Amino acid sequence: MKVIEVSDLRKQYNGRPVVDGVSFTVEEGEIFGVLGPNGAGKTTTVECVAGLRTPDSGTVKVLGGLSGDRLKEELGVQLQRSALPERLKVWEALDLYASFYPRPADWETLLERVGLTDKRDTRYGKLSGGQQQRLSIALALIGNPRVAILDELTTGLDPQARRDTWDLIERVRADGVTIVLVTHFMEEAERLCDRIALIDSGRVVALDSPDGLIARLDRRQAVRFRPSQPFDHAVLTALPEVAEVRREGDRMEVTGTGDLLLAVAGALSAAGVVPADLRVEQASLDDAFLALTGKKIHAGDDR
Ligand SMILES: Nc1ncnc2c1ncn2[C@@H]1O[C@H](COP(=O)(O)OP(=O)(O)OP(=O)(O)O)[C@@H](O)[C@H]1O
Repeated sequence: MKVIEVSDLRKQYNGRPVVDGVSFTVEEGEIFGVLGPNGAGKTTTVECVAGLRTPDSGTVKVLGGLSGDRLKEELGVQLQRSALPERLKVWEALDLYASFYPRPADWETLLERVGLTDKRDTRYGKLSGGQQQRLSIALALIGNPRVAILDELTTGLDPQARRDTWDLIERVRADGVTIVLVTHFMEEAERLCDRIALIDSGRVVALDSPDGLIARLDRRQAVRFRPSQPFDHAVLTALPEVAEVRREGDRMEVTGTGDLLLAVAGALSAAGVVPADLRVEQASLDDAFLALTGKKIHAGDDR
């Protein structure tokens, strides 16, 4: 069942299109990623889906066309920069948000789930960044939504807190909540998402599973090594698995597809060459994004 249907969504600010004909559908129970660099139009897109911004044109249908209060009841939203009053205690925030919904989740259970039980009496301003983030996830889930939109879920978190949050999201999905995850962390998207819309300059440049996006590359893997002796590169370039052979100082880099490592190792062995410091690297979503747009998702920010 399609939970979200977005068709030809457009939004401009000051005459500049920031969402420029975006279409996608999200299936029930999936974790759907919206991945792209800063400023690509991800937040604008999902806030149009959540009914928080009005698109200039295009259609958005959530759960068959809910709107108003019914939409708010079924859709949980964690916004990118949602701050609560500093002095509000954790339990007070949950209690307050629960009162907005007709069938709220039990907030004590939710608190346990996000690992904040021992912080129930702590004021919002005294929580660490990671704890605030986890509280905002709990608040997005307090109405027992069928769909949750989580925007930049783990930005600013340390690696351990990020991994804990990923585990939490997987548990939420296991409970049957459909999740739309906005991120510019490709590792996060790769780990969590069933399908990903890659967004650049307000457009969907590709939409597929993480593996599907990577499989589009003709250089899916790289094998790097230091050859024990000089050899004729033709023994490698002749292999059907090999796309390119490059030399960087005393090291070689061979890129290609299929059973690249096996093919390269076999050919080297037949040529009497021993590969030292052998390493294999799989292509990532970053490589897929680069191949599709000519840009990197990251501009060296808080990764
Ligand atoms: N209310 C607004 N008024 C004017 N410009 C806006 C407004 N909201 C967003 N923009 C601009 O639209 C572009 C897309 O912003 P958006 O927040 O949707 O991108 P994003 O992909 O979510 O990036 P980020 O991760 O940095 O938030 C940006 O250039 C932003 O400055």
